[in-house]
Amino acid sequence: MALKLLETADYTEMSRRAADIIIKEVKEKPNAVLGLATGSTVLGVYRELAADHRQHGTSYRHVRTVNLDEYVGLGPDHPNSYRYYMNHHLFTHLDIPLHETHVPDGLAADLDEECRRYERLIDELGGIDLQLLGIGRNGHIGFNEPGTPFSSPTHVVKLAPLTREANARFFPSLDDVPRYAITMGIATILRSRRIVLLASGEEKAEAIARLLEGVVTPDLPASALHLHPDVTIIADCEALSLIPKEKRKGDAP
Ligand SMILES: N[C@@H]1[C@@H](O)[C@H](O)[C@@H](COP(=O)(O)O)O[C@@H]1O
Repeated sequence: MALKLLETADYTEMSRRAADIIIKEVKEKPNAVLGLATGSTVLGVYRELAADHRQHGTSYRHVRTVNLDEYVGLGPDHPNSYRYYMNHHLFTHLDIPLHETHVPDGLAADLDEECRRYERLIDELGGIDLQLLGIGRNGHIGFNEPGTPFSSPTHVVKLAPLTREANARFFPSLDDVPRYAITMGIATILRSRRIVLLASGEEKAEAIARLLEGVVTPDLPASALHLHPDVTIIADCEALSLIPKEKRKGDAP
């Protein structure tokens, strides 16, 4: 049940290791269902996937993708929407048909129905083969904030002040950061067959240290990953800076 921990020298190596895992998955299963994340951490992975596609021709023609989350109120043309981010940073650089890429619809008139539709969609696709995750400074995964029950399906969430502040750097001002989002729930994430969580930089060190302590609690949403049989954490030195060196190799508790 242990989480597998892979320490990398820096952000670049972290991104390459994660991209290698995804590329291998797509080669072994050309119609794989990839669960994707947004944020700064995963940008390097997407650059690596785009470069590999250009240079080596790895094909995504039969791949399907589902994204973790989307801001409520932002549509595909809004430069801060996660749909826009995914098109811009990844999908337009691959040969994946856009209609096989899925992001929750932040403009849906009935948000609860949109959440149910998203759950059905993931089931109809046959479930997620490989889910990529970042981690919030408060330990959130997707937009599952502290206190979210581990049994939660895709749902609408009110964003924590810390999350809005952390993401404000992408917006003109803090006031422009949406207050709500749709996110896959923790139960949705845990149904993925395999999970890869990335962490880079000192601002993630505390969340990673708490995660590796091994206490499973809704106060730290990422700790739900201890309940999953196949999780790899790829973290750079800075993100592991609060973990004693001798504990950094191999399996986490
Ligand atoms: N909803 C996203 C998460 O999916 C992401 O993993 C996390 C970390 O973001 P970053 O990689 O920019 O630090 O925060 C955001 O709020």
